[in-house]
Formats: sequence, C-alpha cells, structure tokens
Amino acid sequence: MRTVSVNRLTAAYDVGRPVLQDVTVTVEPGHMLAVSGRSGAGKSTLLSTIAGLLRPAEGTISLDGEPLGDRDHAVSQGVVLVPQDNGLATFLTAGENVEVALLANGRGAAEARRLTVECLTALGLAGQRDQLVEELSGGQQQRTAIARGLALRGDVLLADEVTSELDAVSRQTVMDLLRKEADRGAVVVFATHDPDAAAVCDAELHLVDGRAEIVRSEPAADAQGAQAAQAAQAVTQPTASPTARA
Ligand SMILES: Nc1ncnc2c1ncn2[C@@H]1O[C@H](COP(=O)(O)OP(=O)(O)OP(=O)(O)O)[C@@H](O)[C@H]1O
Repeated sequence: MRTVSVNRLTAAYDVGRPVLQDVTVTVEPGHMLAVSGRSGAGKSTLLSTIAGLLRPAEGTISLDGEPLGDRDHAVSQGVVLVPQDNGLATFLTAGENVEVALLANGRGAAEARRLTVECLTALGLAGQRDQLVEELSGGQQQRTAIARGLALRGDVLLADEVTSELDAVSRQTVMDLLRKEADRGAVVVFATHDPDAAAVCDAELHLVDGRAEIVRSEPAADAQGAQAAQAAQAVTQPTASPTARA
C-alpha cells in the first residue's frame, strides 16, 4: 500500500483560470482524508486530478514518490475513482457493472462473480444484482457505484460525494465500509459536504475557492496525531500551503 502526495498542485480546465491553487496534502496508507468545502470549491477537481483525469497545471501528484500520469497510468497503479455522477452503465445490471469492471481489471471470471456478490451484499444490494441500473433508485445506483469501487480493492480509493443520496443507515454503512478499506491499508480520499461524515475521517482538507485553507489532522487525543497537527501547522503557517499528514 502506498502514500499519496499532492505537492503544490494547481489545476485548471481553461489556461490561466486555475480551479485549484497551490494545494499540498499527504495521505498515508490506512488513512482517510475528507475533502470538504462549498459547492464549486474544487473537491471533484482535486479527486479528478489525483485520478489522472485532469493533468496538473503546476505541481505534482505521486504515489510513494513516483509521479502519477494519466488515467490509464493511475488505474494501473490501483487508483480507483467513484465519481460524483456514479459513472454506471445504465443499460447493464448492477451486477454486470461491478463484474465488468473486475474483468477489465484482470480478475478471473469466478473471482469477479464472487467479489460482485460480496460487495453488492455489503451495500445491501443482493436483491438488485440482476436489476438494470436505470431501474434502480438514485441511492441504489450510488451504492452500486460504491460496490464497484470497493470490489476493485485499489491502493487508493477516491470517493466523490458518495453518500449524498443516502439515508442515515446507508450512509453509516458506507462510512463503515470506507473505514474498512483504510483498515485494509488503502488511502481513502472522500469528498463531502457533510460535516458529520468529514468528522469521522482521520484528517480534513477544507477547500475555499480552490485553496486549501483549513486543515484538521489526526484527533488531538491521539499523540501521533497531535504531533502531525503541530507539524502541519509548522508547514502551513509560513507558506500558506496546507499540508495534512493523515
Ligand atoms: N469540466 C469542467 N470545465 C470547466 N470548468 C469546470 C469543469 N468542472 C468543474 N469546473 C469548475 O471548477 C470549479 C470547481 O468545481 P468542482 O466540481 O471541482 O467543485 P466541487 O467542490 O466538487 O463542487 P460540488 O460540491 O458542487 O460538487 C467550479 O467553478 C466549476 O464550475
């Protein structure tokens, strides 16, 4: 499992109009980083850039010090994205969406089937496996996308607003599953508007108009976290370029 480092990242869709500016953050294996901020602050852009969908205008993104390239490279390095719009093929069933992703990822047919059942069941979707995605509710579609992301067992899971359409019980289930991913050793980066969901992550990067302004590091009660918070403060104050070591 590997460390994700975002170093002085500036990202833009149009030349000269940056959407993210000078963002620095490090997330270590086994840790969850919440990316918070108002609508339009740049949360999805940060996740998309880590995923390799958008190339940095300035700065770098690396895994254990090795620069990440385009999306194909990021996929080959185990960077999994659950996009905000879920990215499911609506003309396939829930099960097929998960299974096809696993087969494309190089899993054998039997293992792909086993993981599909396991992950859909974990999300409470065992009964929806053979249902077309276009026939699922918004929350069921969102959970199918999460099941697909979890099934891929990546080193890095980028989860973009994946609880926005869920009721409280399903939201808790998803947060527990994201924590299990981290416990497995993955880096989890979770974009959210929900302060309660952000609070259960190990650290929080808060974006305001594309700049990382507030950083919460490990809980202060945790000695290691307190040290990390101090270190983050030491780095952020002189440069105004926040660094969270999650
Ligand atoms: N494909 C795109 N082309 C041009 N501009 C874009 C594109 N996607 C996003 N933007 C712009 O980048 C800025 C940040 O958008 P982004 O989607 O990253 O915000 P967000 O924090 O994820 O918002 P939300 O919480 O509403 O999903 C916004 O001003 C948005 O209009």
